[in-house]
Amino acid sequence: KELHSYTKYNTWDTVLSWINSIASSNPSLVSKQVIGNTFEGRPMTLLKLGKSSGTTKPSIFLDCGIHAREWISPAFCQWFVKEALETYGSDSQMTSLLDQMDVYVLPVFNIDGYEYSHTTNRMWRKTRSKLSGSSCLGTDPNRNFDAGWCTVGASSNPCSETFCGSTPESEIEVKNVADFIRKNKSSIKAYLTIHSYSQLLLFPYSYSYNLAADHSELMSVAQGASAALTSLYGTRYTSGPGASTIYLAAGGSDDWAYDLGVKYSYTFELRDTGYHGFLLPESQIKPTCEETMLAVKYIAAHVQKNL
Ligand SMILES: NCCCCC[C@@H](C[SeH])C(=O)O
Ligand SMILES: [Zn+2]
Ligand SMILES: [Zn+2]
Ligand SMILES: [Zn+2]
Repeated sequence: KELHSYTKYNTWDTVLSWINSIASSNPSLVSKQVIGNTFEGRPMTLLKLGKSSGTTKPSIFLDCGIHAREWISPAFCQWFVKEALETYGSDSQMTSLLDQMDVYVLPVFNIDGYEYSHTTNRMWRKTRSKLSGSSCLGTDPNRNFDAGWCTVGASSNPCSETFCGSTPESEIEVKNVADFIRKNKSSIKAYLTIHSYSQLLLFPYSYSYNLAADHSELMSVAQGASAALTSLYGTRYTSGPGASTIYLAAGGSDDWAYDLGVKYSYTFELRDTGYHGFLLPESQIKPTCEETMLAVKYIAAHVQKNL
């Protein structure tokens, strides 16, 4: 296996070894749990960051790698864990965050797809599930959640890149995550899902043009988070509801989490705006992750203030 690097796009085997070593070398701050397997049988391994306490703490759920080709996304989740562990005890905000809350990090959601994009097709997006009756493979996990499922901005054609699946949560990866969040919904206060590319900070809804009940608060937090991000290297972000800011898209994880009651639900579209697109060079991993840390910490601080 290759050596793990925070400034490289690590393969799944390397990420899994990293998960295991991170958890075993920081037992007081980190634990790991497998929330289920993927279609091809890989373990969906969730990291839980936070000072251990006997009781259930309020938490933030952060996932990366829903879409296979968006390699900067899993790179960010690994970076977040590094920063959290590195700065706990020295950075007052991170210390307070991990003392008061837990942060669940799912470094790679769509592991099968991520692996396939490393070995076979760099531009793969979906899962790798097989639907009987079609020669085409995979469902778009971000159209497979039970939120306006398959009504707009999704396709019922298995060969489409935005195939919504045979039913909501037909994808075992989606069901595993949805089950975990449902089970912990009373304590999960924020849901952050990381994608690329376009430099956007999106929030519900994408399944309709209707504004979320918490639209004004979600918007002002998004604007503050984007401004924090921009302050580092000048990277420009656009904030807004998914439907009007990017496109109508039903079945998304953010809309589903929001309607479940997770108020602070955001989708990040990281760098860039199309010059490299999904093929963001490894030289941009560090700056992208450092600026994104500022946005995530801004949101986390707002969540903490509103506990
Ligand atoms: N819930 C949909 C949020 C807006 C669309 C996000 C992008 C990320 Se590649 C998509 O799933 O098409
Ligand atoms: Zn995506
Ligand atoms: Zn995207
Ligand atoms: Zn840093």
